[in-house]
This record gives sequence, C-alpha cells and structure tokens, in this order.
Amino acid sequence: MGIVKVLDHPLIQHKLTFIRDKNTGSKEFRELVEEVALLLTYEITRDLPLEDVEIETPVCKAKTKALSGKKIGVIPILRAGLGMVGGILKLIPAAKVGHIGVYRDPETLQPVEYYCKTPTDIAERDLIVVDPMLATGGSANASIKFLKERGAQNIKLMCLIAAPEGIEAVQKVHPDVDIYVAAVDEKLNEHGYIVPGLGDAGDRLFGTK
Ligand SMILES: O=P(O)(O)OC[C@H]1O[C@H](OP(=O)(O)OP(=O)(O)O)[C@H](O)[C@@H]1O
Ligand SMILES: O=c1cc[nH]c(=O)[nH]1
Ligand SMILES: [Mg+2]
Repeated sequence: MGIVKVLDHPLIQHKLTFIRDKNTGSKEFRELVEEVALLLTYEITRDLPLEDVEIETPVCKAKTKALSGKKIGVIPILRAGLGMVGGILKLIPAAKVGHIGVYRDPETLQPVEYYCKTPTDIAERDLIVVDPMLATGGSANASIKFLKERGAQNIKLMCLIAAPEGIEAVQKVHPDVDIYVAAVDEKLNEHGYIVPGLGDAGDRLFGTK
C-alpha cells in the first residue's frame, strides 16, 4: 500500500488558512497555491538520488553532491493543477510537464477526460501528478490510469487538500501510488465538495464561476 503523508509544516498550515479564506482574491490565491506547491515539492523530493561530484570553490577543490539526474515529470490535472506547476518548477526546473484534462461532471461527479499530452518517455520518469483538490478521487484515479496505460511506472500524487473518501479511493485503485497532501479535511458535502475545503479551486484560481 502506498503511503499517505500529511505535510503539515507550520508555513504550509499558515498559507493554507489564507487559501481557504473566501475573502482571499484570485491574485493572492494563485500566489499562495504556488508557494504551498513549492513547499510540498521540498518534501516530496526528499528521496531524490545524489551523486558525488568534484568542483572547485574559490578556496580549494571540493568533493560534494549533486542530483544524479533522475528524470522527473510533473503532470497537472487541468485546470486547477496548473496553479501548482510554477512552484514545483522553481525547485525542479528540469522537470518535463505533461497535461491531463479531466473535469468532474457536476451532476454525476464522474471524471470526464478531454485532453492528454505527456512527455514521450514517461516510463523512465518519476511522475508527480498534481491537483489542489482530492475529493471523491475520481479525477485523480482517471488521470493515474491514463498515465499507467501510457507506460508510467512510478507515480506520486500531490494535493493541497484531500477528503478521506478521496484518499481511500486512490489507495484502493492505485495502491502503488504515494499520496502527499497539506491537509486531510473532514468530509465531502452532498455536492461532492470538500468540507471545510476551499471551494472550487479552478474557479478561484482563474476567476471563473
Ligand atoms: O476528486 P474529484 O471528486 O474528482 O474532484 C476533484 C477534482 O475537481 C476539481 O476539478 P474540476 O472538475 O472543478 O475541474 P477544473 O479544475 O477545470 O475546475 C479539482 O481540481 C479536481 O480535479
Ligand atoms: O471541494 C472541491 C471538490 C472538488 N473540486 C474542487 O475544486 N473543490
Ligand atoms: Mg473546478
């Protein structure tokens, strides 16, 4: 079974409070989502392999460490996942980005897939699927299935807020996927929204309704 890690660093919790606040406007919301994504990335990359390198400082030669070139792919689930990409790329600028378009039908809550463009070598990459919200888990499960059908071997899921139902759903269908979240909330409401959550992440990021 994949691990579930709640990354509740004080900075993350503080920023999440403002993200949740309905009085936070789109500009600040976008900035905060990007910042929290960056902080989550710091944790999710903790196991990246290093190699020994030799460099010369202004003082002397030194044996030190550098990333060993593990290939990474970042896969935002459109639209809301886009809000997290900038923060991740600040820390991992060499990552390739693939896009999966999935929206949740508001009536049935079932995922509807409409777009997919991923790097051709996803089988060789460590993939980080990103979406601020893990509600029923339908969108994440469909996206991960998509990636596996295209050869993906190693997938982590990174979200801001998850409902217990969403975590359970992903663990059931994709037990090999580790899940990283900033918070696990109480429940889903009758419309499938996370309670207390933050509302509709895509609408708040992009100013739609
Ligand atoms: O776990 P689920 O029940 O599938 O719900 C979560 C999904 O819902 C939201 O996307 P939405 O359908 O609002 O699309 P959008 O990002 O285009 O607004 C969110 O960004 C997730 O992708
Ligand atoms: O609370 C929720 C649930 C699904 N999608 C969102 O944007 N928010
Ligand atoms: Mg939305």
